[in-house]
Amino acid sequence: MVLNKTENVKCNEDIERERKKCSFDPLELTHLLDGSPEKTRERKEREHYFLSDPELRDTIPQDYLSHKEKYEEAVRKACILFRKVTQLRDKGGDLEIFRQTLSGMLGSAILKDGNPFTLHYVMFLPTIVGQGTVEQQAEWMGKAWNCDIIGTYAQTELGHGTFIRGLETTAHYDPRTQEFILNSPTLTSYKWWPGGLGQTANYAVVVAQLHTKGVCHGINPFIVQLRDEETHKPLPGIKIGEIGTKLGMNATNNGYLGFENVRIPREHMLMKNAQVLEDGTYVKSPSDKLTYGTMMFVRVIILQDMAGYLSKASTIAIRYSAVRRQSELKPGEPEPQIMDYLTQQYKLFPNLAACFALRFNAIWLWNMYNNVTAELEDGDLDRLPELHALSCCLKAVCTADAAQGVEICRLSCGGHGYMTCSSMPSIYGLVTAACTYEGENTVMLLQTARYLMKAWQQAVGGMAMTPTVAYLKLAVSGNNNPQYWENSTVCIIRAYQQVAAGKIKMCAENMDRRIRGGISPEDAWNMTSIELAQCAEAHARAIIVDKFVESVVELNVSSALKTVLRQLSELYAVYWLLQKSGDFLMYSDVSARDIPSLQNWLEVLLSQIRPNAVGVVDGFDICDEILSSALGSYDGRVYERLFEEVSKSPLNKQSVNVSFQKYLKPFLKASL
Ligand SMILES: Cc1cc2nc3c(=O)[nH]c(=O)nc-3n(C[C@H](O)[C@H](O)[C@H](O)COP(=O)(O)OP(=O)(O)OC[C@H]3O[C@@H](n4cnc5c(N)ncnc54)[C@H](O)[C@@H]3O)c2cc1C
Repeated sequence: MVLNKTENVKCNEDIERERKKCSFDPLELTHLLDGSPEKTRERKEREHYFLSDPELRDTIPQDYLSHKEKYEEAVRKACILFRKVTQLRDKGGDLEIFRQTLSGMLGSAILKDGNPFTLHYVMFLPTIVGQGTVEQQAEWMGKAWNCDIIGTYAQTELGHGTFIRGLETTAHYDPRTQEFILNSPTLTSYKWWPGGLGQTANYAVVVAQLHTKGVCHGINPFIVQLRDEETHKPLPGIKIGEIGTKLGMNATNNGYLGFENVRIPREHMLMKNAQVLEDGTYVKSPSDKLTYGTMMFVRVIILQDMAGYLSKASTIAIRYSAVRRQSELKPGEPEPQIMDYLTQQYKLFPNLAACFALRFNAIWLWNMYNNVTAELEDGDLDRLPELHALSCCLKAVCTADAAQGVEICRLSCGGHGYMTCSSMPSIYGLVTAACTYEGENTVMLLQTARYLMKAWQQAVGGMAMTPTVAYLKLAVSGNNNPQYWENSTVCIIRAYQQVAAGKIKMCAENMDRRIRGGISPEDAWNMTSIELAQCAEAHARAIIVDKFVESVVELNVSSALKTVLRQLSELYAVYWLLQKSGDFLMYSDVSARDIPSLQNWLEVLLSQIRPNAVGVVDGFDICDEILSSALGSYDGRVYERLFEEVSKSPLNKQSVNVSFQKYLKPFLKASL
């Protein structure tokens, strides 16, 4: 049964006591997070449908498998998983099933170390939709949707990931045969990283430099068949393999790919934007930015995933901190639950708050993405740069905070957090990867900074500003003078905007000063880039805090739940203010004499959240099968589960290991 709450197992007494202390109904939170009681019911049914299938369970913990076995097991499970997904879809299920099983909590519970099919759904299919013509969609979507073919997205090369204009794979158009000829002219031009590329996919969207009529027109996407549809053997001219073990995600089958005179029909170039006509004439895309669509979509999904993974890590760490007792607060008194140490609360609760910050911002960005995409369909590109800038900085800040947050949660579990059966290492592996893929985080921040520099010039020029940078107008107009400070979210949001505006202004001035001093704009950019990345981070933090506070205010929930969520939103805002206090002292209404009262506010919030912490993570409603952690299960039977887990180690199957006779005994008896 998926719902552990109904299991007839006695819970740890401390965790039971925590549940009795809770001032709100965790079920109300669950319904809020799912969207409605009906949606909660649907989610639970889906979880039960997948997790109760014995075929999708691990017989041996994955960590005890070899790299090859892990992959083969992942493909086995992925095939069962997507057969089931297709059945649900055909019964009228919505796209949420795909999100849940691919990148969401359910997917990462079944395929803990990554899914070799993810790229097919997350990048291959969306790229065809986003960049294929109607005819191309008609040809490819059916096959891909029905899994007659499995695709991946091959952009990054050994030599270039970030700088996509520097990609070296070539696609030369031959008007005689109306084909493109693909080549990998150098070692560094080999594709490197695409998920599922190694042994899984038989097709790929390949990004290559397009040459026609002797001119290079830059990078374009092409659909390329990699393997025979029957034998799965690589097609002639395709050099393909897997890139080996990584920090995490070891079952995603990331691969390499090279081309030697591989011919593909002209129609395999995805031509919704740029086109090559039969005679080789190149027709330019109306906007370079149109190709950003798929990447922005994926970044929005990443935000949702980060919220999920951090919720998982927080659930494990908070339940464990309720069960674990250690040391003494007062001599002679019983050992306290480690959650009673303020330093432990300081590790746990800001991350608990961040789960909501990320989640509410993901919803907000998702709505904006849908609105802007609808405007794009009508040819209106006005808000695309703003969306692009937001998706970049939010992706960077949310993935970095989630990775740091998961690591803090792991550390908060002491030694047991280091065990793979805590699930913390695998969660960290999934989260930290997102700091690099879909745009390396520093590079993302610098892209937002470029937009912010333009926005600053617009604000200085008195032009109309889009909503998310409207705060710059205040900084320009001089209405940004110090005001009376009080510990309120109104003041805090204003202070975050003052910091962002102050940092943006400083970057613009430093750039300007350097350029006026005779330094080239490019060098001035590089010389200012530490501050530029920081101003983009400040902009993201101003947005995150604003949207978090605003979302909580607008919620239609009981006052008991609203109080807890308000405390969490305030904690998030105060925590990051104190983390960045130098910036706030420099640029905002906060003065040095306000810091002690802000610190006090933070401490009060920690103590207010303390009695509800277990209730909040219960409200996340992440079932034990998904948590997959000896430390975080609902019943709090931490020590029993740790012992159950060690019994699964193959080393414990024999009382004396063969290495004793082979090496250890001769070594011990050698009288060295
Ligand atoms: C788990 C995982 C899965 C992936 N899956 C795929 C996939 O399916 N398909 C695919 O095509 N790719 C994939 N990638 C590749 C990924 O997109 C790239 O690794 C990423 O874009 C970063 O590029 P890079 O590796 O070339 O890093 P680099 O760009 O070389 O970055 C190295 C360092 O240089 C810095 N740097 C680079 N450029 C600048 C700049 N302009 N200004 C300042 N600093 C700079 C960076 O900040 C970083 O610190 C995956 C990567 C990972 C880790």
